[in-house]
Amino acid sequence: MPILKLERLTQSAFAGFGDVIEMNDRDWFHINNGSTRRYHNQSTVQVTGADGQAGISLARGDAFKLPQTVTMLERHPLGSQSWIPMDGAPFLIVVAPNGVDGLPDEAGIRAFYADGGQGVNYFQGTWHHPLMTLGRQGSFVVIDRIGSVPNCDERDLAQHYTIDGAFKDKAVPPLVSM
Ligand SMILES: NC(=O)N[C@@H](O)C(=O)O
Ligand code: NI
Repeated sequence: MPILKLERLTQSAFAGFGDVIEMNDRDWFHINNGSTRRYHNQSTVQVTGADGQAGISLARGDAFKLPQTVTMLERHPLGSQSWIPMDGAPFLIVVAPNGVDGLPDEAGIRAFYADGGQGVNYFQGTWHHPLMTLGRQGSFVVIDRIGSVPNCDERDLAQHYTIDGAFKDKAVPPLVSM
């Protein structure tokens, strides 16, 4: 089973799949008479289709441990989906580009480590793995399309992949199995 080496989550590395939502090293400006820093407009909520609207939900993810096996991906064809940790929980992200057949292009499958101070907004239609909170339970704000029509395509992958905590960048120490 091929190993999916992790990448650190950065806006540039994640480009094309979505936006990274974080405060670290991001621009901000003061609001509320200087008592608050606003990290403004880091991503946009995408909602398409007749009856959809943007909704704000909360989610509590169970703890996943390493090594983790990835066998499927999903996408939301009618809107974006944000996962923003409320309590600093790290989580694993797996994404893949669309293939010519509209299925996940497994040649481009990638795995990222969100460090607990980072959230993501998956762009509309981005193939991604459902939430995998790492090593502990985690609480998240979820912002996505709320509507009556189905908005989640799931696909089994042609092969299975293992995430064992190793990073592509050998200078980054591997995540230990939590
Ligand atoms: N369905 C749902 O709310 N969660 C998934 O879409 C996910 O990305 O975890
Ligand atoms: Ni999703």
